[in-house]
Amino acid sequence: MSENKWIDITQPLTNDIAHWPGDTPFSFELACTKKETGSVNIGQITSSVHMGTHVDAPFHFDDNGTTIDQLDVNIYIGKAAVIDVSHVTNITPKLLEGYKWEDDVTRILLRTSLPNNPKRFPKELPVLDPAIAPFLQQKEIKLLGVDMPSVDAPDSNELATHHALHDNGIYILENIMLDHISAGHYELIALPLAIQGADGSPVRAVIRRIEK
Ligand SMILES: Nc1ccccc1C(=O)C[C@H](N)C(=O)O
Ligand SMILES: [Zn+2]
Ligand SMILES: [Zn+2]
Repeated sequence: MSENKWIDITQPLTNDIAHWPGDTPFSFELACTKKETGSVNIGQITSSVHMGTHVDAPFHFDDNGTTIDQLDVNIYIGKAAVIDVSHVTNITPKLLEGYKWEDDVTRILLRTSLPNNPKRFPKELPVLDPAIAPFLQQKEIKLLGVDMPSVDAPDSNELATHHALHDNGIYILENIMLDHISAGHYELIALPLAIQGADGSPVRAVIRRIEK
């Protein structure tokens, strides 16, 4: 019996990847070439930490919140269900209630109607009703992953869904790519870097199908 393969759901960090309007773009370049050093090529990066596929630390939207290096790695490794909500623009508790919820799933990844397009910042996002947070808490969900740059509207200042998720003990993974993924049960690995004091971190997110 062959094991299922790990599938990459990460946005590639290219120099033309979309960035949050007004935020620091991503750039990779060789600071020194092998020709210059005589031994090695050495790359350097500049970037917002909310770049491509990334996780938010609570400190991102709460001055008293935990920073990325303080978060338990176990949040970001384990069983995850991919749920297809691509037929709606408003994601509500009522909608989520219609799916089959299994006890051992503590992470969900939402495949929305927003097409994966890492090089373009979307004009409009599907709406995540903040009321999904208490619903997901009831289902013992600890991590919510979305295929959009934010769980709130880009022009939101109050960040109602970020705060509602946080208040219900649910961590946030943003900008995953799910267009090539079908709904079902998976294992997830999406580990942030241990950047001391940081409000977020890019991750390499991979999933592997679990046969039921
Ligand atoms: N870079 C920013 C600059 C200003 C305001 C928000 C951001 C964000 O990155 C929002 C983020 N992606 C989020 O939803 O957590
Ligand atoms: Zn973010
Ligand atoms: Zn966020």
